[in-house]
Amino acid sequence: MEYDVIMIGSGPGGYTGAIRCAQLGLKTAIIEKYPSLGGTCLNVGCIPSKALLDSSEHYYNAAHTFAEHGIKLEDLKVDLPQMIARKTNVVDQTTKGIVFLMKKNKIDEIHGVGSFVDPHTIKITKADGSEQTITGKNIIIATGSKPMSFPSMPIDKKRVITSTEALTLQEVPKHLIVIGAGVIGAELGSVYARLGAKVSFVEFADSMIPTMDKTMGKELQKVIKKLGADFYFSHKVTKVENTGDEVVVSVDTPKGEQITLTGDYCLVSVGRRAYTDGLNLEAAGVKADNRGRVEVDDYLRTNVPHIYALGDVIRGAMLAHKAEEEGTFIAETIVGQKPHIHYRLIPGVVYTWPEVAAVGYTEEEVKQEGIPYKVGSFPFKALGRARASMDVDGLVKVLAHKETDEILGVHMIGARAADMIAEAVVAMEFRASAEDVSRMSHAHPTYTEAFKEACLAATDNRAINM
Ligand SMILES: Cc1cc2nc3c(=O)[nH]c(=O)nc-3n(C[C@H](O)[C@H](O)[C@H](O)COP(=O)(O)OP(=O)(O)OC[C@H]3O[C@@H](n4cnc5c(N)ncnc54)[C@H](O)[C@@H]3O)c2cc1C
Ligand SMILES: NC(=O)c1ccc[n+]([C@@H]2O[C@H](COP(=O)([O-])OP(=O)(O)OC[C@H]3O[C@@H](n4cnc5c(N)ncnc54)[C@H](O)[C@@H]3O)[C@@H](O)[C@H]2O)c1
Repeated sequence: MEYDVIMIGSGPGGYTGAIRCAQLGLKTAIIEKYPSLGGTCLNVGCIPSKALLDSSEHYYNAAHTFAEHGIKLEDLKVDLPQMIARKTNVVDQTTKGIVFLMKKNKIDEIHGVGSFVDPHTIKITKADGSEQTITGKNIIIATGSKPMSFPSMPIDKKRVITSTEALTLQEVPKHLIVIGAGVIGAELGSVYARLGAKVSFVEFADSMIPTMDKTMGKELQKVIKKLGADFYFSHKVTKVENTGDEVVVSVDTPKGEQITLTGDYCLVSVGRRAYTDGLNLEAAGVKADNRGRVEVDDYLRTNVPHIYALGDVIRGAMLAHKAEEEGTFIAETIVGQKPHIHYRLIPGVVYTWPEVAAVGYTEEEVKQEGIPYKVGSFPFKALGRARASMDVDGLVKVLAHKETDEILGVHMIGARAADMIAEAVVAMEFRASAEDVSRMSHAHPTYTEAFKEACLAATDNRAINM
């Protein structure tokens, strides 16, 4: 069978790209090695982690804030197997939705491991060992990523686990040691901290979420500390050992001393790596870089012009919505359109509570690039809406160009920041100034007023409610 497009991988990049190809009239097949569609994001990433984040937040509020709201509960308990079962249901419904979308768009769904035979031919090896071969005028590599680890921290999936196992634990850990306080560490560490686990973060860098604006890491640490967590920043893990019922983690301190931490589970969340295992890229002559990522040009084309790649398997942020934009971009490029992705304006969100969300330059980046800038900040505790709901932690920080007032970056930590960041993305896509946002009416009382107030503060220090 010959297709216009063969998509290898059905994550957010793969399924979105396949749908856009079909919408544009291209005969499309999608290959997925697992029985369910949706990739990392729907099966073991974005969706299940958000389901557990929400459940654990409900429990935390029931235990810690309901009484102040005037709601009394007795015999409050965590039923983790039920929490996990609900998460699994959410995943099932969501992945079945993708099957429906494939059918609706007349995309052929083929399950099995796809590998190149030559630059136009893909062999699919199915679970029963049978093989099928198809050819494509265009092929898109959308094979995503897998958790990374180091030899000093061997994953056994029982006590030394990755995010995938952390989404299916059947007991709340007594002491969870999290290696890496990046996005996964912060999100899944906070799930179990809210459910009552002692959580210790061991992080190589000097703060949480170290690639985001430094203010965000500091604020996030304050709120996670309230959950009883410990932090070991600038510490280096030298050994992780499963001793049966426990895990012993050996760590070098910044002073060069050796300490050990003992817990019942250790979550290794030190990043993810591009996944091309089994693809047989050599048969197509497709080049990968020294980090194993498929190399692409500005049109997301590999060195073989009819083979494209997207999402976690190429350079750039490992985010579902980045992969989705790239899927659409490739489909439109194939039919001769001229799409565009503004990479600097892809927002990043950490779904702790409060949430952290950002778009554009960090303060560290504007400093480093020598861009003249000014800052306006506004704390949530000064917001009526936040006091009404008792969500007073956090702030909005706006960076604007010192001379032109154009918004350069927006960084938020606070309730509903994940949704609020969309306003900042729109403003920045239209190259708004801080003054522009300051003059737009924001409904009262809402959390979005914090963005307006931070813009007022950045314009010329004229925030009203501070
Ligand atoms: C715990 C966790 C939480 C996350 N939360 C978020 C979030 O809230 N927001 C966000 O934006 N991002 C989040 N991410 C990141 C997000 O999941 C990824 O950025 C996104 O899934 C990348 O999409 P993709 O299409 O590139 O690849 P993937 O989603 O990884 O999909 C690739 C697919 O290709 C398949 N595949 C691989 N090789 C082959 C082959 N040879 N043949 C056939 N099929 C193959 C794989 O089985 C997989 O299904 C999270 C990740 C994790 C781990
Ligand atoms: N909400 C979201 O959008 C979301 C959620 C989860 C995952 N993701 C994506 O998945 C990817 C992987 O997430 P992640 O949290 O594993 O990666 P990450 O890059 O966010 O964080 C990894 C952390 O581990 C630290 N680290 C690395 N090696 C270490 C070592 N030897 N000892 C101690 N610390 C070490 C790093 O300094 C970093 O802070 C990220 O790129 C992220 O974009 C996104």
